[in-house]
Amino acid sequence: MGRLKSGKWIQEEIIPNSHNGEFYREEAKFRDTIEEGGIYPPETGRYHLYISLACPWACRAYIMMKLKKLESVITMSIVSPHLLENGWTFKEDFPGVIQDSVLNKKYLYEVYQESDPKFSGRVTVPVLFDKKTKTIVSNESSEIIRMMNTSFNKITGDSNDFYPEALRSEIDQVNSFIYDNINNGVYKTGFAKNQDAYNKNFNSLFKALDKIEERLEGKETLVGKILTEADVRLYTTLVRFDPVYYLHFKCNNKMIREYKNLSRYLSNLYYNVKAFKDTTDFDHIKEHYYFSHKQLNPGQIVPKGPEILVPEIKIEKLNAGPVKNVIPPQESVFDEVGVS
Ligand SMILES: N[C@@H](CCC(=O)N[C@@H](CS)C(=O)NCC(=O)O)C(=O)O
Repeated sequence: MGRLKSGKWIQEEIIPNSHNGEFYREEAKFRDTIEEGGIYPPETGRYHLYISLACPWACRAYIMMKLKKLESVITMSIVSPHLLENGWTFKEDFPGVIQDSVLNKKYLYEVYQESDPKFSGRVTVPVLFDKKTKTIVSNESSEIIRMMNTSFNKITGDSNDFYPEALRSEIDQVNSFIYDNINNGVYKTGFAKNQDAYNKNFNSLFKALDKIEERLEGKETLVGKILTEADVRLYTTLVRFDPVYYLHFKCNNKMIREYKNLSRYLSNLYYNVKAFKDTTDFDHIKEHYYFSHKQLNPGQIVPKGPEILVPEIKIEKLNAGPVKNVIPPQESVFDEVGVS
């Protein structure tokens, strides 16, 4: 692992950034927007998305790309799951890597250098890149998924809305609670450098999971009765929890499968909404975390289990039915987003 400092790649400690033993995530530095009339207007074939299939933040964007039918509009590269001394690379050392077809680089940090030769900061995925100006539009997943939700609607003709006006304040509240305690909470627990930092974040994580468990009683989605970006954001953490975070990040109070509602919710999204299952690659996920974080796992041994990655909860057992059935027909987005 490493970072760019004034445009130069510096190798550094594998678990970065802590205050009093507590991990903190650096703010993303590229924060532009694709919008009509802006410096980055919506156009077919102009933008490229760099992702890791292992990364929960990057996979938010990958899910949204599928939900919004953007695969023929935005091109994509997939990095190797191994995040080692050169950061993310396009090395074909694992099945599923997709080369950098835009700049032909070996390392993701070179994409950052291309955009800003003096860049200082972490080299993270996802990256939304503009081929025309050869600059990074955004490396902040929460903002990339918002752009995907609306900016290309005229091009694709797809107006499904995963951040509808009427639900925005509730979505924002849910997002912020889940980000701090769950999405980032698993990292703060796993990357804690002392017992106090670990205890504190472990407790907040499991308290938050209990709260969401309650919220999901009789519900298929987090906000309203439709699938929203809040579900996309929670899903990418939940699906990694049992195979990785429980063991690797010591988030071992309970597995997701031990929660009645969370496990039903996860199973429903994974098995019933194509965009979720199709963007979830457990080989990349397990390989990345266990092989890359040598400080947590010096032998780089990738555990074989769990045998069942996402327990399938039969639809007949659900209180409220599968996602697509709880949406009144006039509000349904699922037929159009290709859910089968
Ligand atoms: N705020 C960013 C966070 C992205 C992020 O931290 N990605 C991780 C992968 S899971 C990364 O690329 N880390 C590499 C590093 O920090 O060097 C977002 O949500 O887009």
